[in-house]
Amino acid sequence: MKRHGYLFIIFSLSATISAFAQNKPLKLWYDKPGNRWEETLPLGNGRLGMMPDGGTNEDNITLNDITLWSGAPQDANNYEAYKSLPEIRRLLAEGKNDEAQALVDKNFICKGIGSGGVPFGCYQTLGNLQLKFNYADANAQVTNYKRELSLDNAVASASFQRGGVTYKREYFTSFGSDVSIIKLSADKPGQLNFSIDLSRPERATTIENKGCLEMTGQLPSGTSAGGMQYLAKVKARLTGGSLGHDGNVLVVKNATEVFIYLSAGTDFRGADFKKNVDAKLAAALKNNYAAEKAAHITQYQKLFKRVSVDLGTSTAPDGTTDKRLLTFHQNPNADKGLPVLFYQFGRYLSICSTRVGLLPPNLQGLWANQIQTPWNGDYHLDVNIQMNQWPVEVSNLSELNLPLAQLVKGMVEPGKRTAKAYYNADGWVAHVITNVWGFTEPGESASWGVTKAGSGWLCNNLWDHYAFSEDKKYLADIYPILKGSAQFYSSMLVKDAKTGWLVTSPSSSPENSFYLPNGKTASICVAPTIDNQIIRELFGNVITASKLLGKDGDFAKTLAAKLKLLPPAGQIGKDGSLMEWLEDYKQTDLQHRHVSHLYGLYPASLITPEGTPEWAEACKKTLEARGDDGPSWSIAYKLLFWARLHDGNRAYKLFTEIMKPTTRTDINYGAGGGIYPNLLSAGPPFQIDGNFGTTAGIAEMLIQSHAGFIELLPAVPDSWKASGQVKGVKARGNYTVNFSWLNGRVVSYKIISSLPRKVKVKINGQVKLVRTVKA
Ligand SMILES: C[C@@H]1O[C@@H](O)[C@@H](O)[C@H](O)[C@@H]1O
Repeated sequence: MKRHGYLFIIFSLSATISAFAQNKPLKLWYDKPGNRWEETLPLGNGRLGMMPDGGTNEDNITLNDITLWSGAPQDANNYEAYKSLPEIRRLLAEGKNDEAQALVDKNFICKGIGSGGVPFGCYQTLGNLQLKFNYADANAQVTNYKRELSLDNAVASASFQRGGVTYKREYFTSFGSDVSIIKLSADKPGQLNFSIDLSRPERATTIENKGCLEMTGQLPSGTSAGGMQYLAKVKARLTGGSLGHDGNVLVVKNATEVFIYLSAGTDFRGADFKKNVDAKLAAALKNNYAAEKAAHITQYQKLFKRVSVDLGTSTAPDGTTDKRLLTFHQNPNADKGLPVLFYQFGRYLSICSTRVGLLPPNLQGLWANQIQTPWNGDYHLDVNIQMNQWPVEVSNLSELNLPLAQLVKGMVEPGKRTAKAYYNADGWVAHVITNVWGFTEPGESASWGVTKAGSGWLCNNLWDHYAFSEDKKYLADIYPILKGSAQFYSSMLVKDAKTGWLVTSPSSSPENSFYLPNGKTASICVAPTIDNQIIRELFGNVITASKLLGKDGDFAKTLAAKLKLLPPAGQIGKDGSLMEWLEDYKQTDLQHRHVSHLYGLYPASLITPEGTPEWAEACKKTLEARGDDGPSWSIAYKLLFWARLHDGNRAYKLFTEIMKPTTRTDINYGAGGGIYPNLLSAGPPFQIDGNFGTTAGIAEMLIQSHAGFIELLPAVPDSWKASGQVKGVKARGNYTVNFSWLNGRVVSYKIISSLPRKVKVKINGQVKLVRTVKA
């Protein structure tokens, strides 16, 4: 086998490589300007954002800075709350969940208005840059219009002819000097005439100062402290022509090329923003445009070029991205390129919406065009922020998990106050929502606000970075966070009178409710399944970490003892599905968008087809009843579940569900989902977790490593079986994996690690020990 096998691999490898050589450039493109925000092109460099619509008469460009938040740190804890616990717990033990819920609504929520305004605050747009054009011949036709976003370079562009002149524009938020840059050019001299206006719906003063626009303002804080301050500066450099101004609007006349530089910043975390804004602008202006663009592309490609995916040959006609979405939905199997484009777009959005040392992507990544962003553009902790991070490890963008660890680190001290105030417990806790100010209190309503899985769930993301990187230094750094979270759950668990199990009380399964025997509905309960799964996983991880770090042996023993007394990770209900609650309550909404009790299947590995077949079957029952609709994030989560259940065709069906074109922007909790023409995902409205969840889902169909071995093609759909190749994806244990397949069978693979070692790999249904090759 050895000699023959070796030869077989080389042969198939070369054949496979030649089959995939012609990878096309990865881009979104359109043959008309964007007519609404959901058609603009998202650019970002992890801090700044820019979304041009590419209009020929007017180009409206939404501007963002990921740190721009209203609100301020606050203490909305009700320090009397824990005194209500005994009564709430008595009512729950007697099955009077509705009465307990009323008491929770009275005493066990946050003080003040919570997420309904400041000081909780909101992620806000930075403003709008508007370019208004004058043309010699006002009535000339625009022809050959093309607008595109290159995922290979993170550069957007637009070009068109008008009146015999070819106009071109390029836009990028530089990964080089951290400013946003726009280049405009005409192929005939002196044809560029336009004004440059920088504005914001509120709290903004724009002045023109020696050919530079300066916009400043301060956001509301809701406390006695002043709110966040910001500054944005716009400078233009011309080839030919002249630069003047009309009041606080810059005016370009008869130029051939114009380079617009936008530098912006806030005083987030006490930053010296004015100095930073000036320094970055000066540095960028020192470079010539080509050098700046080259530096930008080099920095960006360091992350983007780590992974390539090819899912076989497409038979679909080439077309603009918005038309491609339409045809894909009608005939998904023809266009093998769109799943690749959407996957790489997800990686692009990760790289553009977060940066080491700053903030993780919020509900809209960093792209927002309003003052009051839906759900405050915050960090929802009951799936949304976690989903935003799910693609980064497997898609070889591991460092982009570090901003989340930094945000969570900032929640520990406030979380300790909340743990004391509400549970008189040790450690730290957070509930359903947080912001950039370290909010950890329960939300303002019992129906959704007292879920306490949020902080434990975040610990799963933090642990995942260790599982993939095996970075011991990082583990030592996050250990106090995980230990503090385990201390909270360990000290607030109480013995359940009926079962003797250690349970969380009060709690709720995220945003879901059930019928009580008296026909009333309630959300408040004891030990919803997700709590039991998260605590079980967290205790296990803390015990492992304490061994690896040689710390807290006694505490680890305590956790090990409590682990034995926790409710099981799953229970099967009368209807054969997995129970969402400790009791087999009747659901109020069988198609509810949250499927929190399947946390054990994904992202955790408490439920697997191999290890817990009955529970896996029960999960299928639950998913069948839940259906395939919902906000994009919910459909993406179901795709991930079916991938973990190794049903590639079902996962692919959900992918086609996600890819349905939409233009809806109304806030909608139920059925909906869809993808906008710019490939951003819809709740509706725009919510980026659908993008990230689907990107993680596509990876999960191709490679898995959560069940103690690496598995190649665990959930490949028939549509992708013919042939394919993946390079540079990651597996837990810090392995990099390349592989290719033909007719659904892996024909070549390479497992790379820093030091050669042996690893268990499941290939074509067989688990074998594979020697890795050195990186
Ligand atoms: C941001 C919001 O977060 C939760 O409330 C979800 O249930 C909603 O669908 C939405 O995603």
